Amino acid sequence: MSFSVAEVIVDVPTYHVDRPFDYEVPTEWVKVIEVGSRVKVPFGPRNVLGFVVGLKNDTDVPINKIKPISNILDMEPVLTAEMLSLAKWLKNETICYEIDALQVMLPSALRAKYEKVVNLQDDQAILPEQVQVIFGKRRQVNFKEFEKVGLLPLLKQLIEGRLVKIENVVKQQGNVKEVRMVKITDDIQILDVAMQEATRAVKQRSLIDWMRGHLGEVLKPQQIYEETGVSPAVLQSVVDKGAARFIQEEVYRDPFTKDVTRTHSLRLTEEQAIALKAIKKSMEAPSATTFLLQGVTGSGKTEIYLQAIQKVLDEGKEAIMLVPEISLTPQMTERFRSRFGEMVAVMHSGLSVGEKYDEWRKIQQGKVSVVVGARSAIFAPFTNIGLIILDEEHESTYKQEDSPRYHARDVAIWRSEYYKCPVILGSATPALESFARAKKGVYTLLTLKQRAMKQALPTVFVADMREELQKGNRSMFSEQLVEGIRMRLERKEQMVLFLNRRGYSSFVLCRDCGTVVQCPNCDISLTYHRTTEKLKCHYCGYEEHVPQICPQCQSEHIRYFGTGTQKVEEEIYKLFPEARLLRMDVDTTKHKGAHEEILQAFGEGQADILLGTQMIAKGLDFPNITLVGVLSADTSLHIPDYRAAERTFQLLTQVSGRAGRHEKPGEVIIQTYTPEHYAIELAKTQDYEPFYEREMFLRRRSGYPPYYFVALVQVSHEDVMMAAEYAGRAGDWLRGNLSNQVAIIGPTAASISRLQNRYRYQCLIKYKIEPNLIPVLQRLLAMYRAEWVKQGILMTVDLDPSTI
Ligand SMILES: Nc1ncnc2c1ncn2[C@@H]1O[C@H](COP(=O)(O)OP(=O)(O)OP(=O)(O)O)[C@@H](O)[C@H]1O
Ligand SMILES: [Zn+2]
Ligand SMILES: [Zn+2]
Repeated sequence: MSFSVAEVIVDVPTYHVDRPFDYEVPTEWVKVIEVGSRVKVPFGPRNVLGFVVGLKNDTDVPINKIKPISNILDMEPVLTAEMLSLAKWLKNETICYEIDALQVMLPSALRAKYEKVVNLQDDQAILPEQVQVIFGKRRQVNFKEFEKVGLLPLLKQLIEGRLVKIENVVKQQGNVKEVRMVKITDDIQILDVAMQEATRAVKQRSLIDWMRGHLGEVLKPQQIYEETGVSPAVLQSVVDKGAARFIQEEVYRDPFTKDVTRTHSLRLTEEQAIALKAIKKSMEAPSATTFLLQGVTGSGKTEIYLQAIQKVLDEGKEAIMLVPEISLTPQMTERFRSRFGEMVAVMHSGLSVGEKYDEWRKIQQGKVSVVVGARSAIFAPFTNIGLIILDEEHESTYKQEDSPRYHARDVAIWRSEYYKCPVILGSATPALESFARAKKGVYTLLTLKQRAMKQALPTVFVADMREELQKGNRSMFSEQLVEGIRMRLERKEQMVLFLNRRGYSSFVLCRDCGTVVQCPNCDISLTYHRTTEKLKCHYCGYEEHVPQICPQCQSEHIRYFGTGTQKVEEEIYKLFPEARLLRMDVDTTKHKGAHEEILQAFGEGQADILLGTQMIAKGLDFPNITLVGVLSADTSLHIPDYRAAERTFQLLTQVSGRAGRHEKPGEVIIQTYTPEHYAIELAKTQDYEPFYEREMFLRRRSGYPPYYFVALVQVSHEDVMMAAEYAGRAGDWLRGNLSNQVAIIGPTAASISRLQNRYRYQCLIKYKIEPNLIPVLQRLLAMYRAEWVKQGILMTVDLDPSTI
């Protein structure tokens, strides 16, 4: 069956109408075009990228209005039928443009990139000589060529004179890398003939002789030179005689930096076995069950994942394994690679565009059956999925903060329903929502109460830093922690010191008037960078030199404040000059592979102390760690967010779980100024359920998730009055159109009230059941896209905001 009309979703995500457009399929492509392929189509005055989402033979567009597709970018579709319907679901579920949903599923190499070109309009026109030189015999040149030689003013004149025209063309991306290989004949008689032809050429004869032992093999030329000692010229002569031939073979850029040793399934503990049995049963059914695997730190959740995946592979199916910010846990990838070897692809932000594209292609071409990756790997183009796993399912990085604002958990469950396969959500500290769903029976709860080798959970001490201060201890370490470190250094055991901070934020403060130096564009304090002696804004990139005097009161008593990891490092060396410390933060992990290097060095015992931020809280499994010190438990408690306590509890439990995972018992020291806070008290016993009960009680009382759903509408503008005004309009409109069961709070200023020079206001929608919500929000967005954008307003809608 061939079709003459294609329905195309175009890459124009500002257009107020979000629907496919009809295009004519030129006759020569009728047999080539497929649903799921990328095409180039004219849209208004330019060519844009589009996705074919349907093919048909008729259209409502008048015959003289319908435009033809300009080009087909893929001979084989890049999106499957499953992906296309997933995109439709995402569009509705997260209220995004369909094009955004389609693009997010592809590696960036396949997303639209545009290039500006200059087209000659009139062949006969007489052009200035410099311009003639640039064009030569061509009719189209890259805009950059004019830019490079500084001819933009001249170009402008040419455009005004209509001699040339500037256009945007879609750049085809995603280069496949190929190498030249040698394929040796598999016919011994051909070798015999070649041998006879080469009677007097000793080197050729020895090469042909060697080839007898490698019939039919495909080898790198380099390997042949090395093994036989012949030169490229000799190989060429042998190739000329027909004994072998050169071929181009597609290669994948290898993102792995080192080799691994093979591991095998461990004998499961009783608890592990019960959990695995339930999962296997659901695979056999098959059913789309979502399991919540709640297991204390070190209980062997990963071993369950590995063995469940093994079963998937045995059945010829595929598995997706998500981990948060995977580049930060190289230990994790290694565990999968050492079990499944070449069957594993990895996908994370640390890879280059080319590497990501190669990993994606390995999946698409069926070269691998397991993908271990961060959030976006949930869109891995497998077609026979048998299992999807989210490790550390409570992590906020599973939620994307840009359009499409999806949560990987929801996409996982959607795909599992499509393939009738189970999902495992694993965590020591599940998200409150997930545990509530498990209690209600929406998810199936599996519990591991004990560590895999029956080790005790570490003992936790809470050090009250207010008491320390009263005792006259002004340093950043409590007496207990100093003692703990001293002891470990003596015993040659290892330690993790955890600074509860994103990155290494230290700020500059005036001790006379209390001014903290702020970003001029954002409502946020600037971060001090010691190496460059500069202050930087982590939101907009603004930077300035550290001021010598206070910009407010001209006092000279202005200096950086706050405990960065660098500062901790210095203090440690003052106390323990003999200590060997490795620091892991944004600063020390800039170059590729730095995480691996640091962790490997630590694993090999090259240091006593691993000091770091959030990056070291998860996934580490080193036998010699017996002490974990949390330097500042409170920092994450005081973030204005209803999830602050939950996040703090999760973080403290995770990081504590790094201690005493093998033979040696572990100890944790948590330093805090608020030891009476329940998140800290309950982290001490590392018992999830009491925390869950307590937090649920508070959420119910204040009307937050999981008792209520929340949605956030955010409006920004450069002018504060405009931002407030339109946020008010949005609020009024919502009040007028949603039922009175819904609470609409605001407009209020957002918690970061100004970002990149735009003022931000928001309305919070709280509801239990509101069938009308999505259509109403869609109408609000349509209004915004058609009218408000013209006033410079930006509006976003998030149906599952991770911070409010
Ligand atoms: N059945 C088993 N027998 C022996 N050792 C095991 C078994 N299962 C797991 N282990 C070991 O116990 C340690 C902890 O297991 P694992 O890392 O899988 O736990 P986890 O629950 O994923 O931990 P976390 O959530 O703290 O990262 C690992 O060193 C692992 O090799
Ligand atoms: Zn001052
Ligand atoms: Zn800024």
